[in-house]
Amino acid sequence: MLSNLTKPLSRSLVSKANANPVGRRFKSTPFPSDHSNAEGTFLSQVKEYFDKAAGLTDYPQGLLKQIETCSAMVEVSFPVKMGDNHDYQIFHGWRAEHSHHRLPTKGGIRYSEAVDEQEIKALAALMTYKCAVVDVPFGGAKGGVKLDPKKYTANELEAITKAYAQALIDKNFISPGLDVPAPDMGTGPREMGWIMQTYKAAYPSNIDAAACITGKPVSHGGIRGRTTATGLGVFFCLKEALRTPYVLEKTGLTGGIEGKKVVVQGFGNVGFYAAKFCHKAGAKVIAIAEYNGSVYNENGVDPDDAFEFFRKNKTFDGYTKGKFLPTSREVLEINCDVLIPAALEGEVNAQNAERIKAKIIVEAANGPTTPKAEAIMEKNGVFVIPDLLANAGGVTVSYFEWLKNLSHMRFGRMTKRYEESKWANLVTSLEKSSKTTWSEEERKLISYGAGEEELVNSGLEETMITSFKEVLDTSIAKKTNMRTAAYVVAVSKVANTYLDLGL
Ligand SMILES: NC(=O)C1=CN([C@@H]2O[C@H](COP(=O)(O)OP(=O)(O)OC[C@H]3O[C@@H](n4cnc5c(N)ncnc54)[C@H](O)[C@@H]3O)[C@@H](O)[C@H]2O)C=CC1
Ligand SMILES: O=C(O)CCC(=O)C(=O)O
Repeated sequence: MLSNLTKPLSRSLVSKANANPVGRRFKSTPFPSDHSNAEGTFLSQVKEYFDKAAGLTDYPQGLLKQIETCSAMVEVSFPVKMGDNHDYQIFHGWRAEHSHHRLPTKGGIRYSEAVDEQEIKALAALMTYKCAVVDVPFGGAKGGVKLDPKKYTANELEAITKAYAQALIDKNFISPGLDVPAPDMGTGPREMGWIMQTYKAAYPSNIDAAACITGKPVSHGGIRGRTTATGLGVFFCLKEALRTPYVLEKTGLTGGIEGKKVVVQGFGNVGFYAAKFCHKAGAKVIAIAEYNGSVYNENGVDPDDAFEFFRKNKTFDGYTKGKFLPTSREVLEINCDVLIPAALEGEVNAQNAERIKAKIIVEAANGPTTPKAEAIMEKNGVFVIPDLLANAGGVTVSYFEWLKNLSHMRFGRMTKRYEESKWANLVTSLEKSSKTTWSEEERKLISYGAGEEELVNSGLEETMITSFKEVLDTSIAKKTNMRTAAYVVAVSKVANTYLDLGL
């Protein structure tokens, strides 16, 4: 399947592509991203961002070094029986625990052919900073297995996932109090369920075993709202930006999401929900890019409809509600108000940054912008809401899930009916005293008691708004961009934790 993507485009695709909104001839997008290495590794880029922010603080060098250094890393190789002849295939995986300043450490598990040690370390470091920015009391971690999940059956993936989980259990790199994984690219609730099952089998008497992982199916202790959380958090950040006079002045945009032209790259868990919430709020999602081509419609596409088509066909080719473009990365350059990269790191880089026309970039992916690209776009007035803030909704709701698992009760169970009857009584009193009758709809609206999903989404919105404001205030106070400000916020919080406790 992948080899098709690296073949030269057929003539018909090239000629169709010439009439494209970017105005250049499309090329196929290599997979995985090839740009981050041309501008240093992803890990070196995260270090560059960290160093810039650290330079704006007064913490001692040794302390800053401790914050930056990855605390623990495990590399595992494990055999799994594959295929009809039951031969073994050896898989390679990693788990990095970047910072133990708070426990457990937290971060997703990625399945991708591009996974390697430096990528996992970079992603783990981002998790430390991200958790600090949104006041989630965890250290940062990340795991990954080098494989393309598209090449394996569900049964094979189950065997691989359980073997990887067992390898992490053997090394003490997964447990409710030490290290709690979650989904990332290429994994989702299904994989999290398999991992929980493996952990429970290893520790059958651990009453808190379900808290060893988040992003699980709701039927097995997961929380309502985790699947949508990262995309919804991206949306909350954008919404906040678009009602902040400082941002509007900087970007020249009018307030509110309605009517804004949005381009999304990566139509998986995060990209799909980010697009869906923007569309629901009245934005026009004018382009959606996947690794094997994109869909473009100046009047906007309906993300639900496009997702259904993509899920069935594994491509946008043939989707009639927009123009098919046989590329991905060039779509980032389309004229739009808001760009949401939700795929890989390094997609906005020194080679394309000058051509980015979006006024706001909301980094749903981890590390989509290289430092060189950031410098170019800053000069061009692009307002970037950085990954460690913009995509922190996922880990925020993971935190809620972990708390739910430790309390062994769903949020709202004790309060929902109590609240409903209290408000219903109030409405009845108001009706009596005002001698009016409220409609059933009005009654419901007032007296509805919040259930788990409403509480989760409310906690998520509060977190994203508060964190956005804190980062923006820091950015203004330090006269720096939002990314450096977010790193300053993170570094300060981690540093203060160390200083309070002693190293
Ligand atoms: N799942 C989560 O809760 C969180 C994910 N993230 C980040 O968001 C990004 C996306 O993650 P998920 O949506 O969970 O992964 P996913 O696996 O659900 O979806 C990723 C999508 O991107 C597509 N893709 C891959 N390469 C591409 C390319 N070159 N161009 C366009 N599309 C491409 C894939 O085909 C897939 O549909 C990653 O950077 C991840 O680290 C960040 C925070 C939390
Ligand atoms: O939900 C989590 O614990 C981590 C999500 C994640 O991997 C990320 O934010 O990059």
